[in-house]
Amino acid sequence: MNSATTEASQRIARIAAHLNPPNFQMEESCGLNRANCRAKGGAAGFKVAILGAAGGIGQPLALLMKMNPLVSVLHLYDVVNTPGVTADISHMDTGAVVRGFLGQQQLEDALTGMDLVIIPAGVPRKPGMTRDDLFNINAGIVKTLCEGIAKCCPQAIVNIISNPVNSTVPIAAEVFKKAGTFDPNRVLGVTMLDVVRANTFVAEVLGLDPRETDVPVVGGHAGVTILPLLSQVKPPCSFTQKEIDYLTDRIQNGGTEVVEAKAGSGSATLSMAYAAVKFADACLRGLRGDASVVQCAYVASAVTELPFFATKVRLGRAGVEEIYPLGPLNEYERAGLEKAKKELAASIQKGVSFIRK
Ligand SMILES: NC(=O)c1ccc[n+]([C@@H]2O[C@H](COP(=O)([O-])OP(=O)(O)OC[C@H]3O[C@@H](n4cnc5c(N)ncnc54)[C@H](O)[C@@H]3O)[C@@H](O)[C@H]2O)c1
Ligand SMILES: O=C(O)C[C@H](O)C(=O)O
Repeated sequence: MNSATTEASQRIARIAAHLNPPNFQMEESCGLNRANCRAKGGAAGFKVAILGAAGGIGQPLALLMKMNPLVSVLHLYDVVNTPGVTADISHMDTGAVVRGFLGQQQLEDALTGMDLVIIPAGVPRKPGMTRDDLFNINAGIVKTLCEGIAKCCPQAIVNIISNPVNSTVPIAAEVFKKAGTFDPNRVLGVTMLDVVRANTFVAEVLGLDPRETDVPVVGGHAGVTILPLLSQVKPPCSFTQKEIDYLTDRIQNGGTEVVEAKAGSGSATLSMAYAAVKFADACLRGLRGDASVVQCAYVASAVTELPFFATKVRLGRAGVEEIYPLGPLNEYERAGLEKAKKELAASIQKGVSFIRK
């Protein structure tokens, strides 16, 4: 083949790849392309996009969302490797139609028409780093992605996983305010992993079933801002002071425990994908109109004097439909709350200033 022919065939391959996204891509030799197939897609269900879908969280999250019966269309967007991830996941014989999108020029196509957008895009921690050390890179990534959401799917529910969540949620809110699309009920910071960890660790200490254990975790998603309310655990139970100290410390530092164990290769990905899907599923059940869908999330809130705070919220067709108060706190928790608020205030301000500067 001469170079002109090679270039022409590469051009045709590029066009074909665009017209036939990987979920429907077939070998030329079989003589069928997407247009020839009888499947029409469009089954009842929600349209979900994952931004950062080729990453450590993104891949298992995509796998689990492809298994979710509430999802009819799943868009996988990243700046690298989405063709491979999409081809792989699209072979699963579950209902959702999967489409891959690669690079900034395909962001708008990835977002158009979405009901729920989940954002795990961005760099993870290495040992010795705080989540705030990720701000310089991840703030810009979240800003760009949210500008795309404001333009292409301003009604979508947005689940923000990228760290530092305490600042990236205020960044998202400011981007949407600037675009005139901000709906505080639709922007949710994902703190579900703190709850998942709290349920696991408390169940372990007390000898309970983690699936039957419910630990509210409020505040934010970093160090002392992660505030487990052990006085409100269900089923009702009591702890020794030693157990309270151990559990509070382990829940607040669960992320660091994983970062150190992974020794430089990243942070929690598998438990995070599990937690992200648990939370996304709750958002979709809310959108469907299910009653009493309640989870903890970091949202615009008037529960404290801070503009953002994580508490239990009720999810519905409009996103966050009710924000629950903190409930009665004991002295230990009240002291923890003061520490959490101090650090949270600075992280929120940092996020807001990043957009307003
Ligand atoms: N909220 C939580 O509880 C929680 C838990 C774990 C990790 N995290 C955070 O999630 C983020 C991702 O973690 P990970 O382990 O998946 O990291 P990773 O590096 O494995 O994956 C990140 C992915 O984001 C992609 N990406 C980078 N810039 C992008 C852009 N502009 N647009 C789209 N995609 C882009 C990368 O290509 C990569 O595929 C980190 O910031 C991490 O700290 C949050
Ligand atoms: O700890 C991290 O950096 C990742 C995440 O926020 C976590 O809690 O696991």
